Formats: sequence, C-alpha cells, structure tokens
Amino acid sequence: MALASGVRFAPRALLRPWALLRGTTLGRTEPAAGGGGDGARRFGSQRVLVEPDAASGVAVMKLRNPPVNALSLELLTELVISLEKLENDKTFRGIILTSDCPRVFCAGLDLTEICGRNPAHCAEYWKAMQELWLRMYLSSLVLVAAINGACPAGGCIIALSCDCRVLADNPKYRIGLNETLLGIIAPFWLKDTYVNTIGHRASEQALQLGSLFPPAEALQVGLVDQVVPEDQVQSTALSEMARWLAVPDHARQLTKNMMRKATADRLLRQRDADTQNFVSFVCRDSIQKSLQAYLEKLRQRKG
Ligand SMILES: CC/C=C\C/C=C\CCC/C=C/CC(=O)SCCNC(=O)CCNC(=O)[C@H](O)C(C)(C)COP(=O)(O)OP(=O)(O)OC[C@H]1O[C@@H](n2cnc3c(N)ncnc32)[C@H](O)[C@@H]1OP(=O)(O)O
Repeated sequence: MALASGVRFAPRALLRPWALLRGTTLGRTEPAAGGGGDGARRFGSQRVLVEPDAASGVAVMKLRNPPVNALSLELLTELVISLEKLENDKTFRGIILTSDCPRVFCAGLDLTEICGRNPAHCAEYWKAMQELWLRMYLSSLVLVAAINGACPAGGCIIALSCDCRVLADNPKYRIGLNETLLGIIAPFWLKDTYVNTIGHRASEQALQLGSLFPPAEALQVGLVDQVVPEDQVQSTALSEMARWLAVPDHARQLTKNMMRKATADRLLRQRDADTQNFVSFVCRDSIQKSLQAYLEKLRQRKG
C-alpha cells in the first residue's frame, strides 16, 4: 500500500485470499436501499457489507457474520479484501467499522476454527488473523470503530487497530482482552497493541485478570475515546471521522506509520515463529479441552 510519499505500509504478503471465497459474493455491487447515484452504491461480500459515500470519501463497513461476528476464516479474508479494495480506490480516505449483528460488535476468534481442527488449519487461520491485524494497524485510511455491541478479545483487537473508538453506552457492551479466562494467552502483538493504547501497568493488570470493561471504565482506562448513547454511535463516529480527515492525509499517514511501524515490524520479523507458537499452543490436549469446555459453556448459557 503505497502512500503519496512512496512510503509503503503493510507488505502484500496475504496468503491466497481469493481461494477462500468460493461461493461468496465478494465484489458484487448493488444499489443501497433508497440510493441512487454512485455515492449510494454499496458493495461487499457475504459477511462484510460496505456502504461507500464517494462524496465524503468515507465508507461504512459492517460486519455481518451472525450470530456474533466471530472471526471465521471467511470473515477475516473478506475483511482484508474489502479493506484492500477501499485502500486502492483513491476516492476513499476513511472507514467506519461497525456491526450489522444486534448487540455484538465482534466475539473475537471463531473458536470453532481452532477447536478440534488439525495444525495446518490452525496455522492457516492464525496467518489470516495476523494479516488482518497488520493491514488494519497500518492502514493508510482513517479507521473509526463504531462499537455497537460486545467487544471481547479478538473483537477488541479489531477495535484497537482502528485510529479511534466510539462505544455505545450499554453495560452489556464490554470490551477487553479476556484470553486468560479461556486458559489461553494473548500473543505479544495483541499485548503490544494493548500497551500502546492503555499503557503498561493498566495492560499488565487487565491482561492477567482477563478484564472486560463496561463503557464508563473502558473510557476511563483509555480503551475507547468516546462513550455515547446507543443511537448516537454512528453520528459520533462520523464527527470523529471529520476531525481526523481535517488533517492532511500525508502528514497523518506518516505520523501513524511512525507511531505504529515498530509494533507491526516486530510481528513481521517473527511471523512464522508466532504461527508455530500459536499452533503448538492451541493444539495441546489441555488447551483443546479448555476451549471445548468454554464453547460448551457458551452454548449452554443460551438455553
Ligand atoms: C504461548 C502462547 C503462544 C501463542 C498464543 C496462543 C493463543 C492465542 C490465542 C489468543 C487470541 C485469542 C483471541 C480471541 O478472540 S479468543 C475468543 C474469545 N471470545 C470470547 O470469549 C467471546 C465469547 N462469546 C461471548 O462472550 C458471547 O457470545 C457474546 C458476549 C459475544 C455475545 O453474547 P450473546 O448472548 O449475544 O450470544 P451467545 O448466546 O453467547 O452466542 C451465540 C452463539 O455464538 C456462539 N459463539 C459465541 N462466541 C463465539 C466465538 N468466539 N467463537 C465461536 N462461537 C461463538 C455461541 O456458542 C452461540 O452458539 P450456539 O449456541 O448458537 O450454537
């Protein structure tokens, strides 16, 4: 992704995204309900709906992988492709990322992708997770998360990869990295993202305790930038976007790169080792058992 200055952000190292999209509708363009001109046309895929507004240069990207927007391999892949499509289109300067699923922004990793799967699948899945994080974290576009639902673990990482976060004021919409409560460990780049956002001491505490913060606490600790009534999340996200877009792109992009590159480079340098660590960790019998038990608990909670 080349910047105006010629500086490159994330490398184009993506796996084989298109191969994963058999049977999906990515790339289809259709008029938005009630829409007319180019600015009102939406596109996307089965799991990612993109509503572009060419006039403002802002696209709203909605996660729609019901029931909880778990980050399946397909969703990860479709997100990367939609992001790339917008980045390559000079019309767009910003994306508002939100959820199309009621009450949940994103439930994090799709645990069914790493439970009872073989090591090759877990590796492919983890590489897709790394890829999305790298693309989002270093995106040249302004990314604003309009968090309109629960936002645990991988969902929190998606939000933290954005430049700004607006959270709906609902005590059920908690945000944080709760990995330890599942018996798993956030890898270093999730930890780094946390530390970069809320600082070392707060991260140390929150990561070990697996804290999920309700809105007021999330604001206080610095995990989100604004907490607003639920019906004002989108409008506030748009106002935030306007504030970020008021800055000249090249200056903002280079500054973002300066702030984030070292963190991304750390993963880039040890991507394969990180994948191997992940696979050997999650494929352990003991970890498989605790993931299985956690999934079971989630399923039973429902009834
Ligand atoms: C040495 C170290 C080396 C390497 C590192 C090792 C490991 C690193 C791994 C680290 C990364 C982890 C990041 C993660 O994201 S882990 C996932 C954590 N996610 C959660 O804990 C969220 C779990 N879900 C919930 O809390 C709730 O579902 C939620 C609040 C999101 C929504 O609640 P609601 O009441 O609306 O829905 P539910 O009834 O609970 O769920 C509906 C159905 O969805 C299923 N579900 C929920 N979450 C997940 C998920 N994450 N993956 C898969 N499926 C999920 C749930 O079971 C229900 O299913 P059905 O009953 O309908 O079948």
